[in-house]
Amino acid sequence: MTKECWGRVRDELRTKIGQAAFQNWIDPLEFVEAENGVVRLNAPTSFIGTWVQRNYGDSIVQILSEDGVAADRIDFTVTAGGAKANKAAAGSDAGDVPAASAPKPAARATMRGAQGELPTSQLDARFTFDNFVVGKPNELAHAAARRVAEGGPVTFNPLFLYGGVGLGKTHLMHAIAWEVQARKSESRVLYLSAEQFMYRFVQALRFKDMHGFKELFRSVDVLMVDDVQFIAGKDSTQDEFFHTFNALVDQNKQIIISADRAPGEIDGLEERIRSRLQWGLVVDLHPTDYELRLGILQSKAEAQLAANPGVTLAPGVLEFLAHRISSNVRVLEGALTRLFAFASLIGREINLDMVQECLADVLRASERKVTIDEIIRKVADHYNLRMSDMLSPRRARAVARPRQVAMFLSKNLTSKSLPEIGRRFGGRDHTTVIHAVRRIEELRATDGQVAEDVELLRRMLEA
Ligand SMILES: Nc1ncnc2c1ncn2[C@@H]1O[C@H](COP(=O)(O)OP(=O)(O)OP(=O)(O)O)[C@@H](O)[C@H]1O
Repeated sequence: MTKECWGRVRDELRTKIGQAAFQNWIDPLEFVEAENGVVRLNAPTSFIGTWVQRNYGDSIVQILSEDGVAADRIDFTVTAGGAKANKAAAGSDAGDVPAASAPKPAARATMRGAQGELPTSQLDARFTFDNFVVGKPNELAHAAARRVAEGGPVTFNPLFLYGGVGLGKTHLMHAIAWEVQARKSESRVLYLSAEQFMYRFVQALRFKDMHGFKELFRSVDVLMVDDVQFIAGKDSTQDEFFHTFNALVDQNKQIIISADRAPGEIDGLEERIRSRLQWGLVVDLHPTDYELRLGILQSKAEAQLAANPGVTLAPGVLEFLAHRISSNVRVLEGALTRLFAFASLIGREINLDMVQECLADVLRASERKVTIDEIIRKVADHYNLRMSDMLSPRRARAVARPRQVAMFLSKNLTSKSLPEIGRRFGGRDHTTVIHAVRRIEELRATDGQVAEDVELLRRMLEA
């Protein structure tokens, strides 16, 4: 293997893992040599080496083997004085953000208040409470965020917000920061991603500035750490996070944490951290429902219409989008932005035809793929049955009817054939499935309870 070969690995990894992760982890590495199946790379810190090994080791080996290089393992040497490390250190004072070749903070970090020290990219100006649309799925999270932002005695610490991708966690955190600043400008509010927390910690170790690090993090009034699941499995960072957390709680300072799942579900998180995170108030942002999506679209469309006076929007478009794109709000926003850009370029009204033409890929991707297993599980839960009942030969009405409902939903919500559906329900014949589908169709017209059950289950499965 040669340096050129490492260059190709870098190029492939950049495409595969994205620019931000590439800059953080791969760019600081240097190729040293490859001998007898061992590829040796130099990393500026052992932490970075270990991290790359754990997270990208397999990808590196795979890319090399596709390139015809048999690599059994990757070894990391740590030479703080390596070319890249020197360049980085020369470009910065200890504790500062190093020059371009070293890892960069991937996301937003903002320190506001009297002695801001951190790299200050701004909070997103659009992420305010005014711009946050409240609906059933997020009303508790919103209320809790408001309460924290209003200041006053710290009643729940930490506030732990969790939910799936693009449901508004970051938006709410920024909104809190804006509001705290507006109410009390001298408050020191620090918002950063967990990845940045780790990055700063690694930098502090590297430049032997743990004192500065601790002082900085212990001097804030409000600390917000976004995407905390990132530190799962990163033992030293967790340890430092734990100490920071305790120090701030002891001083009665507010902490706000976000993650993509509940504390108890984050694998690789130490037990003591998990339990600390559950001390305060844990609230989740539920997946959006139709009404919330429509509300968000209306609010964003108003802003777009104001910014694009030449563009008009036909009735029914927002409703169609709210119905069809249920993945996350970011995708919804992206779709709207694309439509407005398209309409203003070609000077046409945004109508349903244009939506189909312009968003074909988004609409295809958001077609929800429900599986038969999911259907069986949901239906069993709904009727308080076990999964095994659904698949069993039992013909008692209490079991047979829910089974028919599940077969009906399988026929309507999946593309599976009748024989396949029959097989998945304990090896039944396709004629049984046809009978079940017909029976439920009839009952939906005559039995209000069945109609309601089917509709509720369909909505849950499609949500
Ligand atoms: N209720 C809402 N009202 C208005 N905009 C919203 C709402 N929820 C989400 N958004 C918008 O959706 C986009 C994604 O939200 P955000 O970045 O806060 O998601 P997230 O939950 O932090 O996602 P991730 O897990 O990817 O970090 C943002 O532009 C945000 O403004």
